[in-house]
Amino acid sequence: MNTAYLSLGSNLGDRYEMLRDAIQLLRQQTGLEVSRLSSIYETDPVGYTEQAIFLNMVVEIKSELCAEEILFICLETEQTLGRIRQFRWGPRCIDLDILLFNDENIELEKLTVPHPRMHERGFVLFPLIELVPDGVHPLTGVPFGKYAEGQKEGVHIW
Ligand SMILES: Nc1nc2nc(S)n(CCO)c2c(=O)[nH]1
Repeated sequence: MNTAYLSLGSNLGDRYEMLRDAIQLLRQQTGLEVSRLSSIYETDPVGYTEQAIFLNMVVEIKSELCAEEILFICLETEQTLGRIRQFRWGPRCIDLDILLFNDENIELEKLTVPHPRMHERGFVLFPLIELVPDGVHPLTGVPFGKYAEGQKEGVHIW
């Protein structure tokens, strides 16, 4: 059985409804169990900052599917909920990113796991730490809590 952690985010439309609907669609997938949910966080945009405030969370997935099959489900879920990719860092109604897949290092054209920017993102680290308080980065061995130090600004429980 594989364990994966997905980061969910939304800053367009009814953000809460988008997160709720994405989780509902994930739960309808055969071969995949949404086993735990973090709290929802309201977070200041990072990267491209001229956009609306996000709602973010992390979900734990248990599945026999491989990482690429889970990626396909994430992309299909975004499409079902109407995501239109206007520009790379732009606003989005829903975003699902694979953060971790077991402790594996995956480097494919369309998929890099662990997510390459997860250690720089408070909006990922704080919800992830809720689910795996003692978790460490599979490649660096650094605890996620250590990466989270100094990244609390702009990240608030919603
Ligand atoms: N707070 C916050 N900032 C973000 N910047 C980008 S791009 N994104 C999209 C995720 O890659 C986010 C996000 O989900 N939350």
